[in-house]
Amino acid sequence: MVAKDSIELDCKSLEEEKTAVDAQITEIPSIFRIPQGTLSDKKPSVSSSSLAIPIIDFADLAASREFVVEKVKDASEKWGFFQVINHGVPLSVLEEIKDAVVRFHDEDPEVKNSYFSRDFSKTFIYHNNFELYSSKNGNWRDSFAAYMVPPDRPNPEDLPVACRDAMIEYAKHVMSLGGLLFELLSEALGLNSEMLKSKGCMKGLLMAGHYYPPCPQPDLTLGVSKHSDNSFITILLQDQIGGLQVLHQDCWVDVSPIPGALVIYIGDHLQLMTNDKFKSVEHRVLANRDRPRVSFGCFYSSQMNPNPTVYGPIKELLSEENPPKYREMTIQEYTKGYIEKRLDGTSHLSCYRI
Ligand SMILES: O=C(O)CCC(=O)C(=O)O
Ligand SMILES: [Fe+2]
Repeated sequence: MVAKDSIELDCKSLEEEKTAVDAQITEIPSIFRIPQGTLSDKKPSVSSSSLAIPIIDFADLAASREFVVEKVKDASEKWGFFQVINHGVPLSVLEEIKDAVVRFHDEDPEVKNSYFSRDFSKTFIYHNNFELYSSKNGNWRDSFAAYMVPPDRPNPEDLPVACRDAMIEYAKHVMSLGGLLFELLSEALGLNSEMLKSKGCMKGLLMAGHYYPPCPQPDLTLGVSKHSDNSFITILLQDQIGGLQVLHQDCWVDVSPIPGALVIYIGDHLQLMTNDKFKSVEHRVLANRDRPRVSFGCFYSSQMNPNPTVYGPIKELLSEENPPKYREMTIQEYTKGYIEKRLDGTSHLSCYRI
């Protein structure tokens, strides 16, 4: 257990190191260095052009819902991930939330540091690495985060002016897209379309803005290390810089940015609820030397719900041939273990396997 004083001190020194990065240092501080061989631990990265990365066009819903549900099913089972286009979130709203991440990043350090925290129970927090004190190495990125749902949080006044309006507007659009996604995912499981929503999958929404500064030694660190998400699903917006990779058939696959598209990940909680029918996808982000990268993640997770709900494999999916593979858990319990375990490249789901 690290004493609070030394945490404060460490935060400060990390901040200073990051400031040094902004001041054009040529060598990254040791805290950000990944173990040798991490980048080459799998088969070489494959560009998306040689593999049919699932892209689902929601404009097809007008012609055939079954067609789209089938594509969602296939992608969720085989990849645990897909990209959606024509999803209904206006391009201007996507642009505005990315601009908001940059605006916050460009604020004076005093403004940003007034939000510095890793305590997700606070309304709005800013940090370098949420699991820094339990991790082997730091990730080359800065993030802010806020729970936008349940609807009584946050008090808009508590969000920084630089991103307040953009976050509120974006949350409205994401909640509407999330509703549609949970319906399609329920149907893809052969369940009533309201099933996942009725289980509380939309009770909590954590929104996080990520800024990945250019890195002088991108081969020695990662923007974010390999992990699967602590969520039911995640809706991710990335800019056009690239660097996101998903692990597929033991091979890192580049998720090349598509203008206007959103990336959807199946998270750990949905893998558990579907008894492994849907897979939570492991992913990471490479650092890059030349330009900053911005992404914005929306994580459906009911962590902030004051009444913890118990989750386990959905009964309707179980049978004699398909007995439960996981024991039940609450999201709060899962999240505590997920953070303690750190982003060490192993799945926290294995702790719940029967
Ligand atoms: O920045 C990205 O593209 C991915 C971010 C991510 O995986 C996460 O925050 O969980
Ligand atoms: Fe992630």
